[in-house]
Amino acid sequence: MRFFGRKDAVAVPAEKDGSPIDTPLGTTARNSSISPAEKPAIVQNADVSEPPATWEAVIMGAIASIGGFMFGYESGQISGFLQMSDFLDRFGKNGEFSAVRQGSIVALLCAGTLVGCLASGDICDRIGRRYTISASAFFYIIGVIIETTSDKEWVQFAMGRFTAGLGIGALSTSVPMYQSESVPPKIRGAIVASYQLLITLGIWTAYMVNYRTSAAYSNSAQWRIPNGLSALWAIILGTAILFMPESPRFAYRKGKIEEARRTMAKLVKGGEAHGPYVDRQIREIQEKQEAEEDGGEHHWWEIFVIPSIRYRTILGMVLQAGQQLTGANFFFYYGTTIFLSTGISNSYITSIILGSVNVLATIAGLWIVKNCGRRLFWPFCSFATDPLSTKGAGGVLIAFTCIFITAFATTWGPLVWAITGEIYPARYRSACLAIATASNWLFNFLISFFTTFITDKIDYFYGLVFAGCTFALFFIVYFFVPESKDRSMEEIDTMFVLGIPPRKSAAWKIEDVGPEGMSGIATDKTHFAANGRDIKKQEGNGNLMVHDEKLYPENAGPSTV
Ligand SMILES: OC[C@H]1O[C@](O)(CO)[C@@H](O)[C@@H]1O
Repeated sequence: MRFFGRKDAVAVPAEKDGSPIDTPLGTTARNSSISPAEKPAIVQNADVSEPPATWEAVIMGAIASIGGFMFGYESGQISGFLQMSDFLDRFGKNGEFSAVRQGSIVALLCAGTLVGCLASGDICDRIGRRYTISASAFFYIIGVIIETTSDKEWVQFAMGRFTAGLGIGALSTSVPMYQSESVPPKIRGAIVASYQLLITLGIWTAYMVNYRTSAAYSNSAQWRIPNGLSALWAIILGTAILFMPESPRFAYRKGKIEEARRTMAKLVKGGEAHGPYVDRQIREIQEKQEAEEDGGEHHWWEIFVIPSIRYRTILGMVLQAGQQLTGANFFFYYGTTIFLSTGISNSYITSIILGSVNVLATIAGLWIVKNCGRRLFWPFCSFATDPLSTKGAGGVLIAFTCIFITAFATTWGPLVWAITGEIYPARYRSACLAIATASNWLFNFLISFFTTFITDKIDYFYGLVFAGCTFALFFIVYFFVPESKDRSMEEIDTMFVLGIPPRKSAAWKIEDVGPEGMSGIATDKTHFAANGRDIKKQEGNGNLMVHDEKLYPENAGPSTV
């Protein structure tokens, strides 16, 4: 695989057949779902700096983030349930859980999410981001009902977790997608990262509710109250999101240009649906879409074939898996149990402390995403000492765990969502995001299922596995993740297509592309125009050139950008 190779140059196919439709930039459009009459008149090269975002943009992002709260709440509650007397009596064997039973109850949520997020990519493209979010939230309630009504059968409870997981998984793809496609670039990183903040708040809230109900009740209300509350968050999200506008990028792709313009205008201060800022955004989206459509029919599996997309698909999968391989969930799922075993008397309180550190550090993480970018701080935090290898008194373990969680929550927690939300081009975004998110859930599942088996055998040395992974992740981030802070999604795509080396990416400017802007620099045309897998690329006169004899036989000579 070629990572950011300069050789995968920009391709500009020459005209083939039919008379091209003139667009404001002189780009050509074929097969467009948007008729020529609908094509927007666009101001060229206007000086358009990005205005500040409005409250509407923040509210839109925040409401979608409730999906993160549901994710955190559902995953955070299980740690406490495993210690509750009524839960143990009902679902354990002689008041205890075997490794298989405990692992299954914890991990079946992740198995469901894995399926849910893979299925949701296609649904997002069919019914839209907003309706997918709403439908997933309501579907999740079915899982909650199965869980809460479980009486003595642990399998029923575990199947409820699986069903709830389908909804949570679908949300974990559709929410970051909706956010990153909608909010203006300046706050995009922080808004998508706020999905992670809400995950941490969800975990924290679950700990607090568990703490109260475990002390207040001795019957099934101990776990049924926190469990049943999950449905409330789903109702709030499923309903509120319907009052939000659809992602403008999705609306544009469906030919609803005026709707896309109106939404974009609402999201920045002083924005006008036909003003220069929105014009520029629409121009970028339009150029990319036209270039994509020039490529003809495309299939989802191309995400593993087209070099610049394959790079991003693998990068997203590795980063999402890496987030889990830091080992954070060992504490969030088994925290209560671990601290009990070190002699700490009230392990619920310890979990609440860790949950609070997680929330506060994630707030700092949002600031870092917004102000320091994606590359500056992140790799170094991979080196934070892994606490699991610290066998010792409870206090020492807590201290190291807090350092670890701070490092995780300021970097790996929020940044992975921000990056995967913004690196994919429109055509492949839902497929790539679904697969990247599935990789998070796959490793989440593996870690949560096998943890008890592994710690039963190697005890605290388990931490060394995570420490080794985070060491490797440092190099992956440093060498393969480009800086995408404050760039539009279309600009980021161009950066990948051009193969800007990640270490130089922070200094790269879109103006370097030349007077034609992004025209012609699109993933589809470049690497994989309609089965043109054997597309030829050449360089000459300092320009990137290409000719594809298969696609454009009448044009034997290379064209230049
Ligand atoms: O904050 C910790 C939580 O964040 C996640 O890694 C998701 O980004 C979860 O898997 C974990 O429970």
